[in-house]
Amino acid sequence: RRRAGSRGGSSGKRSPPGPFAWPLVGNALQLGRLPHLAFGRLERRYGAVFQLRLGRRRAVVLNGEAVIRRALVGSGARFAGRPDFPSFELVSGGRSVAFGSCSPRWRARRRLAHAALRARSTAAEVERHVAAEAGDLVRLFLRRSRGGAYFEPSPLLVVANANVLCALCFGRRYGHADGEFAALLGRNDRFGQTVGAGSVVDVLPWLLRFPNPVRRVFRDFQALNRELHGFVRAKVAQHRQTFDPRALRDVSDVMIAAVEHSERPPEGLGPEDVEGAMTDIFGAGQDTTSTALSWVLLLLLKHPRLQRDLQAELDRVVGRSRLPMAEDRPHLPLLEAFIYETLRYTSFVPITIPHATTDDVELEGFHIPKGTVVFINQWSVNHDCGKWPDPQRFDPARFLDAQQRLDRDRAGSVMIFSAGQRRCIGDQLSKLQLFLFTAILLHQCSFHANPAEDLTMDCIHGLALKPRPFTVTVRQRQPMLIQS
Ligand code: HEM
Repeated sequence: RRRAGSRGGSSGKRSPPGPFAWPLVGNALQLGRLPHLAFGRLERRYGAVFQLRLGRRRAVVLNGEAVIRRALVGSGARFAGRPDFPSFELVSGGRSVAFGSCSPRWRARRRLAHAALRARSTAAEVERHVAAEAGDLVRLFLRRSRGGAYFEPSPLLVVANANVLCALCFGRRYGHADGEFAALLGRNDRFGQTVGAGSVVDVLPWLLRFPNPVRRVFRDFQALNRELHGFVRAKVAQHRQTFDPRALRDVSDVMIAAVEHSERPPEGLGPEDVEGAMTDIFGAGQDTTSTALSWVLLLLLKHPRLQRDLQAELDRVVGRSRLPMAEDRPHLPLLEAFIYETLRYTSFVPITIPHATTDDVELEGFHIPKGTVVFINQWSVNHDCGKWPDPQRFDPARFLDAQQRLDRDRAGSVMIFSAGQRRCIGDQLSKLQLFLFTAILLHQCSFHANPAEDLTMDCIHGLALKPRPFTVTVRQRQPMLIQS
């Protein structure tokens, strides 16, 4: 039954409409494993702005590009807070950029992280590291495909991508056979399950008082955050010991220099903020981009003709005597369109990290009090049929204009990195990484699906949606430029 926007108590201000909320749990158990789809159904019923109750907390869900941009870009910092959830405190030693609430210190930490990342992720540097990792991947892929065998590519993509981040952040990489590194990265899935919109532990904290599956996931979350932060702290400590202000080696050194060796350090920041921001960059950066790469591979398997078209474009523009480079990007519109369509179609971060209002605010005529949890439904932007004809169809050509050039406006209106003051700081880096990995892998290899498997778009849920495990066999393209 529809409940219209109600007048809130004595204030007479209009609250957003929303479904009936059950005592104790509110709507927390109604969102299911894929809350963006539940939000889509509720949007059709209640409109672009509606409210829920999660336990005792009030939450508002924002849908559609216009409303989301008005809130995140047009309302200053009022939608840029984070809820004071117990799990958020555990991330990056409590000094997280991504999970920290909006304060002058958080702002300084974000600026520090953004500037250090930009300084050390130039096209040349990213290209060097991706080329090395992609070379290793090609060799591994071909080895595992001997005799036409099928293997699971996603775990290898995770390590390759984490190594790019490790090289940029700490100046080193790990072998694919390094069990400890693989184990550290393998725990990523559980991170996303705790902080994603469908997670109930933060809104039903009494679930932590007795043994149950939610408590187990939460305790795992505690352990994995401690472990990741410990890994990064050890790396930063080594950097401090060998620090030379005249030769900054990587993102760690740039941050140490700015905070610990500067005459005018950013206000309020100390060594723990360097460790917190580094943990965030490493944590956020290695999980997301590798997920995107897994989707890229899955979609190449589902669309073999498109795979051949992409290879033909690469052969025409790059030729067969060298590997693709960052500067080829503007000349490969089909490849760019394919990547944007992958981001749009999968919308694999369908809802951002939860936001919170930092003040009372009016939006679309509704009153939203300070401290309200706000969910930003990016999926709704990317699957809006008013904006994308037939949004459930995978079609890279929607990003090409009549001259087969990339339509930059359309590409820019895919929403996967959020917007406004909380927009992802790794957007440029991850798009460049995605481009280079995809270009090099497709230039050197072709990818073939396992006929015994059904290639489904079903996913593992969490903050990021990941493809279910799938296998592939890889064949080399001639002439091979990567030595085996
Ligand atoms: C395809 C890859 C990626 C996607 C789809 C992605 C997406 C996102 C999203 C949706 C958010 C939340 C924004 C919000 O709450 O409104 C976010 C935040 C963030 N991302 Fe990314 N990200 C990616 C790669 C990266 C990389 C490579 C890095 C760093 C190297 C990074 C660092 C961060 C940080 C530090 C934040 C927190 C920003 C804040 O709260 O102020 N991300 N990202």
